[in-house]
Amino acid sequence: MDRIGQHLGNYRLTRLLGEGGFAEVYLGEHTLLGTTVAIKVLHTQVGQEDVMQFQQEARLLASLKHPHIIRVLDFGIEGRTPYLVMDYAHHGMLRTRHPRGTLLPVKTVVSYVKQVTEALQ
Ligand SMILES: Nc1ncnc2c1ncn2[C@@H]1O[C@H](COP(=O)(O)OP(=O)(O)OP(=O)(O)O)[C@@H](O)[C@H]1O
Repeated sequence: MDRIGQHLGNYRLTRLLGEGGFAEVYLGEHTLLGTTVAIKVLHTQVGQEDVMQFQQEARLLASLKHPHIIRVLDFGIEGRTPYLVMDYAHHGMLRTRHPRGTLLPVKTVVSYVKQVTEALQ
């Protein structure tokens, strides 16, 4: 579903960044502050009974603070559609930077793995 131009809370969706198995991710702009974020709009629809669970999971994600983890800044439910507001990753995804089959120097791989493991500690 194309949501470009729509508003979710204080954010206006300006461009589709990508789509995964569970959600569409849009570039968003805060209508008052002008800040740029990534907004993950989930495909799933939530009922009244799911709101608490979604809220708990969003709280857990928002509590993860590490330079190597994308921050969750906000979340909301528009109608029955849940969404998460996150930091926008300006440099894109590793998967686009290094398409499948690309051979990387061991030094680069070690550097990536180190950053991930630091975030998992
Ligand atoms: N914070 C972000 N900043 C910039 N682009 C993002 C961000 N999050 C997601 N994207 C883009 O949106 C796409 C879809 O992201 P999403 O997290 O929904 O799924 P995925 O990680 O690709 O796959 P899945 O969650 O289905 O395993 C990504 O591939 C990426 O291009």
